[in-house]
Amino acid sequence: MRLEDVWLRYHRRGPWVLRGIDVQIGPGEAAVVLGRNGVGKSTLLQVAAGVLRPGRGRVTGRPTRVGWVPERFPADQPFTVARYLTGMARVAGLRGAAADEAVTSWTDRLGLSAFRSVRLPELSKGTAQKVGLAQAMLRPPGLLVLDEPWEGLDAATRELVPELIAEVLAADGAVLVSDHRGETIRLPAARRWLVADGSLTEETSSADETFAVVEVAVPAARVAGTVARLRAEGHHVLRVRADASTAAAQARPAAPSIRLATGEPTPAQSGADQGVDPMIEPAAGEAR
Ligand SMILES: Nc1ncnc2c1ncn2[C@@H]1O[C@H](COP(=O)(O)OP(=O)(O)OP(=O)(O)O)[C@@H](O)[C@H]1O
Repeated sequence: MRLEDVWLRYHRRGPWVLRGIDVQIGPGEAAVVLGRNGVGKSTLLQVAAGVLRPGRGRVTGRPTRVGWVPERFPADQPFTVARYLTGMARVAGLRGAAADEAVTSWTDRLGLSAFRSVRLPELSKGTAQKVGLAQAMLRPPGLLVLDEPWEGLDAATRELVPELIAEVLAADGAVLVSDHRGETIRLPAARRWLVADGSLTEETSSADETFAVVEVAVPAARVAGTVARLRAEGHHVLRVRADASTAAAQARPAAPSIRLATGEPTPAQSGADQGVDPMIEPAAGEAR
């Protein structure tokens, strides 16, 4: 599939959000779309999925079956989980027993069986997100588009996301994922597309590239925002710790220090391997 000189703006005289994007992705490939808040990651994914039409340029070679998981599942629909998913299975071209089988299999796999008779508006955000994931997977997609898939999911389902992606890739599907949480670390083989100023650049890394670890001290109140920004720019934040030495030197309360690696970390650098959870939730009210 190829995006050819794609431009998009939301209003006739509004600013262009995407400006001449040219990129392609093939069967069995995954790309993670990175970038700061509001740069146009969701817009790009929606163009790729066929949800938005570009104002200029075109998308060619889009696979017939596209699974699209929006950032927020639209739960304000008057259906039960089972009715909704059965309807979506029909939209995906499944009929009768095949539709029922797909719904049963995905509700089981995503832990939704107990919610089959619950209406969508009554679901918690995390459960609704799982329904969003299920509807995209009912029929193996040739293109799976996941907009911030780790957002709002419980830990068990977050673990499942790379597994689902791997299955789509193994069946020669392509996968696009936006990510501001730095979960890309879970998709080490994915390409990395950085969106900024309406343009897209692909990060390249070679096997013999070396990496540096940079330690940065920031005021405690700015930790979450800084971590989010660093991750959005494609850096790997390895850990956050209170920095006693900085505090002692400056005779004020401990300043948290952020340790980050530029580029793709080696396994030993990853926070997970050090028993450190590299995920930090933004503080309430703080920009992601
Ligand atoms: N439906 C819309 N109507 C008008 N402007 C929109 C609409 N959707 C997005 N925008 C604007 O387009 C720009 C890109 O938004 P988009 O949601 O694609 O960014 P993003 O990188 O995905 O951001 P985030 O990380 O916050 O999800 C932003 O300035 C946003 O305000």
